[in-house]
Amino acid sequence: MPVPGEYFEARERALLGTRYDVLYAAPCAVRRGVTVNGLRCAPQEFAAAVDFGLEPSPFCDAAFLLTDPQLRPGRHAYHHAGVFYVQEPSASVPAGLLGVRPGERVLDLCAAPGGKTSQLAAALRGEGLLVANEYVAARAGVLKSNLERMGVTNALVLNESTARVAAAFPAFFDKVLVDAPCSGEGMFRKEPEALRQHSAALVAQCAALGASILDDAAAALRPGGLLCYSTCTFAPEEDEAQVGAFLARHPEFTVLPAPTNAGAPGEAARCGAHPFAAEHTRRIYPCHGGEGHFMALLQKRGDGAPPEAEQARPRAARGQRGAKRGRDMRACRPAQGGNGVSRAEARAEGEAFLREYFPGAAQLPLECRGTELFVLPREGCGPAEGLRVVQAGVCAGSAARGRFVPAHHLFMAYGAQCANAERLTLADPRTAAWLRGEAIPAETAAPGWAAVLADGFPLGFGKQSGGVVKNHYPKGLRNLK
Ligand SMILES: C[S@@+](CC[C@H](N)C(=O)[O-])C[C@H]1O[C@@H](n2cnc3c(N)ncnc32)[C@H](O)[C@@H]1O
Repeated sequence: MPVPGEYFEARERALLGTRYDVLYAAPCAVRRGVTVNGLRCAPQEFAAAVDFGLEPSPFCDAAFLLTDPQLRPGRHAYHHAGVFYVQEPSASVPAGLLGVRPGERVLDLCAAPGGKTSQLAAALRGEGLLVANEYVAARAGVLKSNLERMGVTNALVLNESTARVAAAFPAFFDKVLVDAPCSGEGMFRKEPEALRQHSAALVAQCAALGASILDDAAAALRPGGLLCYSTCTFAPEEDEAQVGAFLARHPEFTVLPAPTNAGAPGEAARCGAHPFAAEHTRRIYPCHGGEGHFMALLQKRGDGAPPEAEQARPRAARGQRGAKRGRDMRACRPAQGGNGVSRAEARAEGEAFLREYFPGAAQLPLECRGTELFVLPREGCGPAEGLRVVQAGVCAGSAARGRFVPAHHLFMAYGAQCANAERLTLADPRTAAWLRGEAIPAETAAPGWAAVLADGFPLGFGKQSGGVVKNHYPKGLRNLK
C-alpha cells in the first residue's frame, strides 16, 4: 500500500493499534478479477471454455482472479459478448447479500458503471424489474452500454437524483442496493488519484451524502424488504457509524448478519455515537486479497407483503399497470415518429421484423417511441413518469419508410434466440476479424439480418449478402488497437 496521508494513518492506527500493519499489508500485488454473467453461462462453463488463466475468487462463486498481469480482458471476445464483467475482487460481494430472486423488484440507486447491477440482473434471470439509477449523466450512459453488453432485458436505466427516484417509487422495491459514492480509501493501491484527493473533509462530505441517499433508499423499500449498503472505504463515518446513525434515524430497520464469510466482521470501535451490532456488518481489508469494501444488510420491518391495494391484483396485472403508466409518461410525444413514418407504421414494421427473427421477443410488451421500438420487461417499468429515462427495456431498432433497422441492443439481449445466425468460436480467426469491424465470410447465416455468435454468445449482428456478413458491430466498441 502506498504511504497514505497523515490523517488516514493516524485515524486507522488509533483504531487498529498493532493490527494496522497486518490489515493494510497486502499479501501480494493488486489482483484483478472478473465476474461471470449468469445471464450468459454458469461460472464452471466459463472456466472450462475460456482461453486465459484463472483462479477461483475467495469472495464470490461467480468471480475469478486473473493470473496473467498482462492480459487485457476488455478486448476479449467473451467480454464483448457480456460473458464476464471486469470487477475488483472485493466488489463482487455486496450484491449477493441481497439474495435476489427472479421476479423481484430491485433498485440499484448508485449503479454506474454497473458491475453490481449486472450481478443483480443475473440473479433476476430476466424476470421482475431492475431499476438502475445513476446521478451523473455521463456515467449513466456508460451504465446503459454495460447493461446492453451484458444482455440485460428487464432494466429501467435512470439518470436521476436519489430523492426523485424515492418520490416516484414509494415503498415499491423488494431489494435496494446503495453502493454509495465514497472517499475511496479502498482504491488507494489502484488509483493514485484517490489517494491525492483524500482528506478528512472529503470523508465528512461523503458521509453526509451517503446518509441522504440511505434515507431515500429507505423510502423506496417496501416493508419487509432488504437494503444493502456498501462502500469501498474504511472511514468509520461512512461505514459502521453511518449504519449506526441510520438505525437511530430509522427505528423501522434492523441490521441482519451479512450472509458472507468474506473479510472480517465490522468493528464496534467504529460505531461512534450510535452503537449497534457492528459485527453483523463486514469489512474487507487489503490483507484479505481485495482492495477494500464495507457492507451491511438491513431489513425494513413489516409483514413482507406488498401494500394491500397492490396485493389484491395479480402480479402480472400490476406490471401491466406499470407498463401503461410508462406509456402515459410519453403521451405528449407526437404520433408522427419522424422520417415521415407514423408511430403505427413504425410499430407494424418492428413487429413484423421481430416475428421473423425473434418470435419469442415478439410476444413481450412492445412500446413505440417516435420511430424506435422497445421490448419491455413482462412486468412493465413501474411508475417512472417524469423521470429522466436513459433506457427502458431493450431497444429493438427503428423504422424508416418500408424497412426496419435493427439495433445492436436487440442482438445483445436476444441474439442467442435469433432465427438466423453466423456461428463462430473463440478459436475461429473470423471472431477477431469481426471485432475489428471487418466483414467475414458466411458459413452458417442465410441471406438477411443475422446474429453473430461466438460459442453461442452474442457479438452483435450483421447482414449476410453474397456469402459475406457485413459488419454492423458499433464502431465505438471495436478492437481497433
Ligand atoms: C461506488 S460508485 C458505484 C459503483 C457501482 N455500484 C458498480 O458496482 O459498478 C458510486 C456512484 O454514485 C454516483 N454518485 C455521485 N454523486 C451522487 C449523488 N449525489 N447521488 C447518488 N449517486 C451519486 C457516482 O457517480 C458513482 O457512479
